[in-house]
Amino acid sequence: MNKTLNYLLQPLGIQGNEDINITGIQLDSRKIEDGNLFVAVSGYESDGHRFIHSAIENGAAAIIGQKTLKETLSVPYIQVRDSRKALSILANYFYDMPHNKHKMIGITGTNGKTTTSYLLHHILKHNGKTAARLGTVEYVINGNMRESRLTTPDAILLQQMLHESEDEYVVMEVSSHGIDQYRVHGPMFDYALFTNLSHEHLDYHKNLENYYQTKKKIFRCLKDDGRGIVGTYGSWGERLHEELAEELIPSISFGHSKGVESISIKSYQTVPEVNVVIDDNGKEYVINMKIQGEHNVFNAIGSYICAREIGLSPKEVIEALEAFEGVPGRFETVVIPNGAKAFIDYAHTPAGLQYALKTAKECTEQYLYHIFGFRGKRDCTKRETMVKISQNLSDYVFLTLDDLNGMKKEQMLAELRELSKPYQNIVVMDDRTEAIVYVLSLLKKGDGMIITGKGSENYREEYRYKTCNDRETILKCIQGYRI
Ligand SMILES: CC(=O)N[C@H]1[C@@H](OP(=O)(O)OP(=O)(O)OC[C@H]2O[C@@H](n3ccc(=O)[nH]c3=O)[C@H](O)[C@@H]2O)O[C@H](CO)[C@@H](O)[C@@H]1O[C@H](C)C(=O)N[C@@H](C)C(=O)N[C@H](CCC(=O)O)C(=O)O
Ligand SMILES: Nc1ncnc2c1ncn2[C@@H]1O[C@H](COP(=O)(O)OP(=O)(O)OP(=O)(O)O)[C@@H](O)[C@H]1O
Repeated sequence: MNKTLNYLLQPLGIQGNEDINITGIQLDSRKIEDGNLFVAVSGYESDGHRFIHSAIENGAAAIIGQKTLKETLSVPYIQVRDSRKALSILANYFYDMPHNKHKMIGITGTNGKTTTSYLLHHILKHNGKTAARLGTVEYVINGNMRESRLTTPDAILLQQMLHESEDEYVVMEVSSHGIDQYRVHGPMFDYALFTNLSHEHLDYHKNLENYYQTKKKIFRCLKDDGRGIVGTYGSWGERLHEELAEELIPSISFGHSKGVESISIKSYQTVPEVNVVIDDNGKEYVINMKIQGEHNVFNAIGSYICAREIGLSPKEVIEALEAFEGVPGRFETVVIPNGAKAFIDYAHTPAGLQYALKTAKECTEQYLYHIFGFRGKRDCTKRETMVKISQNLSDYVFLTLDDLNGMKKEQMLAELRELSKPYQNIVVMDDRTEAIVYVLSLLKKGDGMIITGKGSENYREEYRYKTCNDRETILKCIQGYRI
């Protein structure tokens, strides 16, 4: 796929004087191939402008950057105000504005993006539609799975996948990092769905107001006839819905406690499975699902409303919701032979943890054991609150390691010990797999064990037992394998 440099510069309002053939766009000098356009970004770890020479050595035909260079390069250098924003526009143009050939659904919010995207993807597929799904767990394009490295891929990979996709619908998770870094940009979504907002990523956004304002920008990415779908079961959602109305951005709310929507929740039960009674424009329907938890009531109704907006009937949506088997690592249950239960969940925010533990408690007749840790080099301001929630809702807490992301193990363990100090029911165990095996040995009939933080993800640290993830550790232990 080739484009001329002049063609690509048009949407940036720049008139080039040399027409050069561009064979691809790259953010990373190490990936440059002959004839590529290198976009130099000033990043959080390093500065892409430092790699301009190596990009040229590797074959870059032109460079875009935002800094004034002192020297003259052997290839054209085009200076823009914001390289990331320019990249987004360039990638979109290079791949022929591929969002126009799909119905695009973007899902944002602190918690529930993955679950809602799986729900919607499933509803669409169940009703004979083709749909791509892009998010934290994986990217699925034309029915084929690809490894996901970022919840929202960078602008180049995103546009390339949208171009390759022959799917009628694209359901994608949109992270706040993705919005802030212009991985998504411009009118590209037919539907933008906001799940909720709570304490997370303050290492990046500094405060909740900035985080909120970033999330809100997804609604500027709606196509002309696009619309928003906003979860109003939290105060940030209520505010967002009001502000969108003031700004004349069409949006529908869901999950409001007062049931003011044309499709609203009348009542619900959260365990042993989610059962929801809804009112859809004056008609009552019951949805009996196979997943658990109050949070999934909201995820289900959000996806129900989006599917109804798309044009599916209540029956089509309900049948699909009732057949939904759940999301890997999101409140996954393993029944232990002695009648205890283990739950694996991806909760890594205070609000997510609250929902996950509440659900685990409701599913547990006797003692609830909670095993979790914290990611290194991520928002550490949420840790104390999460420990408080854990010791409040569980009977016994085992703090252990999660991904260190380069942080020193001893430093994390010291922090865990400090966090556990005020509480009697918290133990720190260095090794995640040992903590799981130990708690499994304590479980009696009616007890529950919930492990949070990693969900279905594979371990990134070396642990004593050579298993790949929390589920495998549990399964190997209860099946009596030597692990
Ligand atoms: C903090 C953050 O978001 N960083 C993202 C950012 O990287 P950066 O600005 O730090 O890049 P950098 O390392 O400083 O390098 C600057 C530039 O130099 C280039 N470079 C670097 C070295 C070299 O030899 N040659 C070269 O050209 C790099 O390719 C880059 O373009 O831009 C990169 C390109 O798009 C992203 O890959 C990278 O995501 C990192 C890997 C990351 O972990 N991000 C996480 C926090 C993230 O985005 N998470 C959200 C989900 C959050 C959630 O809801 O849980 C996500 O969407 O995944
Ligand atoms: N609607 C919700 N409200 C609050 N918590 C939720 C909600 N949905 C899911 N959770 C909790 O958050 C965890 C992560 O859910 P999910 O993966 O769907 O969210 P996410 O927004 O995609 O998170 P991430 O971007 O980090 O992958 C779940 O395991 C559950 O504990």
